[in-house]
Parts: sequence; structure tokens; C-alpha cells
Amino acid sequence: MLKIGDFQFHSRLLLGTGKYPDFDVQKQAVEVSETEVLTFAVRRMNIFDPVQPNFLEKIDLQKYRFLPNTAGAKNAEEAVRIAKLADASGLCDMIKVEVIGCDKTLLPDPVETLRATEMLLEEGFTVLPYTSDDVVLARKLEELGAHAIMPGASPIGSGQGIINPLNLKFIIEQADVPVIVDAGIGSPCDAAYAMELGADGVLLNTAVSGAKDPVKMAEAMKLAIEAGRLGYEAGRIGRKQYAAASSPKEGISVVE
Ligand SMILES: CC(=O)[C@@H](O)[C@H](O)COP(=O)(O)O
Repeated sequence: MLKIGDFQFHSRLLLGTGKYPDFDVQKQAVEVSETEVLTFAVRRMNIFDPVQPNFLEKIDLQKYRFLPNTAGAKNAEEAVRIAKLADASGLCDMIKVEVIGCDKTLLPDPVETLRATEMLLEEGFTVLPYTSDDVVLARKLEELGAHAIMPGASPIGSGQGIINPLNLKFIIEQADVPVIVDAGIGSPCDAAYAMELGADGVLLNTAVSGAKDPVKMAEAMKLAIEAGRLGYEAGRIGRKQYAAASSPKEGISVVE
């Protein structure tokens, strides 16, 4: 079970809703992924305009928890404003703090992310900050009271996978709240790797929505996250420099 604040989930996959070829493919991908948490950028979703087509019309709203993000915010005050807008829409169970500090890399602004997290916690939100893979910043976010920490694997939409597994491992080891690896996942092996490192979940979007077959990829991601988690729980073997025979001869009398 993945526990974030007051919520509990069977699925450890948090799925983004942007950039699908069309709403029908998106609906199928969401269903096949078995995700229980959908995330979307408040600025992109037509939550207040009933005339505009909206993906949310296609799905059973009761089946999901919503994690809107504050994409577009350049500072903490803007993030809080966007979060309140999301809250007013009724589609905000938790809020993902996303304060981008660099337009080229879309990496988060650490100072404003910290401030926004503090302000939103004071407002009573369940807060999941998207952060870089900075170990100290992750600890500070947790100390503030963040309900989960979401370090990036690599830049949003880059599909580069996990660039710094060591930092992710450090963040996971020190955290007492869930660690959700967010952004940059390119393929199922990246998602499985994140889970094998001990992550509690994975948030991804582009790897599914941009795949040649988003529905198949959604299923692949689901399976990869399950496999990675199982592998983590099973405990992998240690790495050795040299070979160790799979069928040891010790203790067996061999007739030559
Ligand atoms: C949808 C969302 O929240 C994205 O900002 C998120 O970070 C996913 O990134 P990828 O598209 O790289 O999976």
C-alpha cells in the first residue's frame, strides 16, 4: 500500500494527463494503467469552462484521486494562487508543488519550492513537492511537513531516465515519507529501476502519452512498477567483481 497523507493506494503509479493523441486513447491508457492518482496542470485543464472539451468528462471521477500541479508558477505566491484555484474546482485531493526555476531545463526552483510547500502546508493542503534530486533539499521539505517528496529522475519530458541513482537512493534512505520519482522516465526499465532503488511510487506522463502505442505503454509501466517493487521487496543479490558458479562443486563428490 502506498500511503500519502490520509490517502491509501494499491497502485504505485501516478499518471499525468497531458499530451495524449486524443481523449479516447487517454481514457484507455488511464484504465489499463490501473492508476488511482491522476495529475494535471491546473492552467491546462478547462476546469471552469463547461463548453470546452475536457478529459475529465470521459472518466469516472469517483475512481480517482486528483493531484493537480502548480505548473506555470514562477514563485511561491503564484503556486499558492494556482493551488487555491485547483481547490475551488473540487478536483484537488492533494497538490503537487511545481515551481520551475529555469525555462530551458524545467528544473524546479529550490527556494520557491520550499516556500510554496511551507505556505501550502499552512493552508492545510496535502503537499507533494516536485524537487530536484538534491538530498539536503529533500530532507528540508520533509522537515517542513511535506506529505511526500517527488525528486526528478531527469528533466521533465526528456525521457532520459534516472541520471543520478545514488542521490535518489540517499533521498529514499533518509525519508520517512513516501518518495515518488517524478519526471524524466523514458521506458519501463527506468520505472522498474526507480522502484528497485526503493521508491514508493513513480509519477510519469510523457513516456506513456508520447509512446507509439500509449495504451500498451501504460500497461508496460504498470507491470514494470509492480515488478520493480517486488524485486525491491525480494532483495537483490550483491554485486561481485568475479564470477561465482551457479552450481557450486563444494560438498559434492564428483567421479572424474
Ligand atoms: C504531468 C506532470 O506532472 C509532469 O510535470 C511530470 O513531471 C511528468 O514528467 P514526464 O512527462 O517527464 O513523465
